[in-house]
Amino acid sequence: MQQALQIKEVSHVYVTEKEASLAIEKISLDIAAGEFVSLVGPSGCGKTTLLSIMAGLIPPTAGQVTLAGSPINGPHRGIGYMLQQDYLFPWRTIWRNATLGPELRKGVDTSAHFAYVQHLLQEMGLSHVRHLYPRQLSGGMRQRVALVRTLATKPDVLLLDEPFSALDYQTRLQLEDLVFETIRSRQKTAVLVTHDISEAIAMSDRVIILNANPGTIRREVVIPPLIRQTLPFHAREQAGFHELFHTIWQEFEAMKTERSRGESL
Ligand SMILES: Nc1ncnc2c1ncn2[C@@H]1O[C@H](COP(=O)(O)OP(=O)(O)OP(=O)(O)O)[C@@H](O)[C@H]1O
Repeated sequence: MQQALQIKEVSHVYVTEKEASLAIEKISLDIAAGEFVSLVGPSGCGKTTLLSIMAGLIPPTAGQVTLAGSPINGPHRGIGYMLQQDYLFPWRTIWRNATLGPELRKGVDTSAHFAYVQHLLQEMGLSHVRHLYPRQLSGGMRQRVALVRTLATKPDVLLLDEPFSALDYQTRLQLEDLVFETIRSRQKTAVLVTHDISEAIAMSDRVIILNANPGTIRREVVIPPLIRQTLPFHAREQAGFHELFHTIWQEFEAMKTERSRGESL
């Protein structure tokens, strides 16, 4: 399978006035084109740091990330991201927020892009709100606009940093299905950071569990096709789902025990 993202021995040290702290250490991970990978782990284990390095938003202290063989040294047009907050501009209409990506890129065929955004808005059930402002929309609708804006630039890879966590449970489940289907039908590569173990299992091909202090890969759990082939909502009802949940949960419990043992030494 063709490699989309290759993470090679990536480490990151945050340096503040007071101290230097190693957030992640020598993380290596190959993600195939079209694969959906989730990163889970205790708070502070470096999930967002790793995703930010993949996005080219922060340079790694050591190691390298490549996209289809080319090093990522800054924001890259092949990579789009969607965050917990929608970061829509309140003074722009939904249409002008959704078309922001193409607008910022020079030399782009604007009419083709506008037609694509129009198509995406329709697909996400947002055509009727294109003239409204973000404050006039629900949280779920705003995240759908954020998804349209991310897809509008046609990235190969989508990095998703807890994009559903600010939403109510029902909206969250609906949006999980929508994002999953959107990514699957376009055969995009995706990396999701989440605190929600069942969300990670329901959406991914692989779940990567990270250790904390510093962040390293602890374990990788491959999701079987039976779960993989259904929408996330129904994936939760498939045989084997609860066993996988239990496996990952046990790793979290083990990390908690190891932490408290370490603290009492
Ligand atoms: N800008 C920064 N300056 C200094 N330290 C930072 C900075 N950002 C993150 N850290 C530290 O790096 C470590 C990893 O943080 P990161 O946010 O990547 O973890 P996370 O797994 O995404 O956490 P959470 O699950 O709570 O969102 C933490 O110890 C955090 O305190």
